[in-house]
Amino acid sequence: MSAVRVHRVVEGPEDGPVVVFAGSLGSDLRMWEPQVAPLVERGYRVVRYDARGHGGSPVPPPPYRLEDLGADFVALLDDLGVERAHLVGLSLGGMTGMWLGVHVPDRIASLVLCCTSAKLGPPSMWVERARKVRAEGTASIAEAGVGRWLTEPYAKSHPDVAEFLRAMIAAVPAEGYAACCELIERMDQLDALPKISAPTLVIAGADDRATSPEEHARPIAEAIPGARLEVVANASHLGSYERPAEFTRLILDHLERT
Ligand SMILES: O=C(O)CC1=CCC(=O)O1
Repeated sequence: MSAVRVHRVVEGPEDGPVVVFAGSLGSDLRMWEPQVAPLVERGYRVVRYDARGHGGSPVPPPPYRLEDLGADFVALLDDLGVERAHLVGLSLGGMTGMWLGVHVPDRIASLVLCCTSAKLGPPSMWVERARKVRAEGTASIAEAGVGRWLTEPYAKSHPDVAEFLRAMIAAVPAEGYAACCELIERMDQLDALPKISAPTLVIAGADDRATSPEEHARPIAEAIPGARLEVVANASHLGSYERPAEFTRLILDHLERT
């Protein structure tokens, strides 16, 4: 495994239980802003970071593998002097969380897997998206990205949020985004999920067309021993941003049970 030093922001009491937030393809750590204050107020130490190839993190040359993203997470914990952390991951962040739950269980206190998938096809879609981003930049796919992240009624009634998220996607380095598309193209974690022993909550957005509850969240919850599934109404792929109160309540409830 070869790790990079990811860009991170750490908030909350030094002695609080550590919760690390791992974001979606095309995001940076600002996607978790709605979750910070409620968790800090409840005494958690909140760590947010940018995945490799995203935000302020390094953009190493491809290929990127899930084990590289996992190694970045472990290096982050090592850097912070943290032995075990709760991981809340959305989409690509959840894929990283599943990999860590299988391969590095000693470092994972619990998992919250939001709007994610263990196998997300078709591969041709990821090949084409990586090609487009390399040829035309991330701005060329930003509008479509926001269309997957937010429900249409929410985007229409919150044009400022839609524009903020469009600019977030457009700011991701093309090579970092494309390399993560190719990682997803190759990913198949379905058979490994029963090895996860961490207490796990799976949260889906009822209106998420990218990783739908029935096709993606339910198989994860059914494969991980003891996992629970919650489906949030009126939420698309970036459900934690669109429905922050509901997602944060579920996350806090899970943390307090474990
Ligand atoms: O942008 C998408 O298509 C949805 C998505 C897949 C992995 C991820 O992090 O976001």
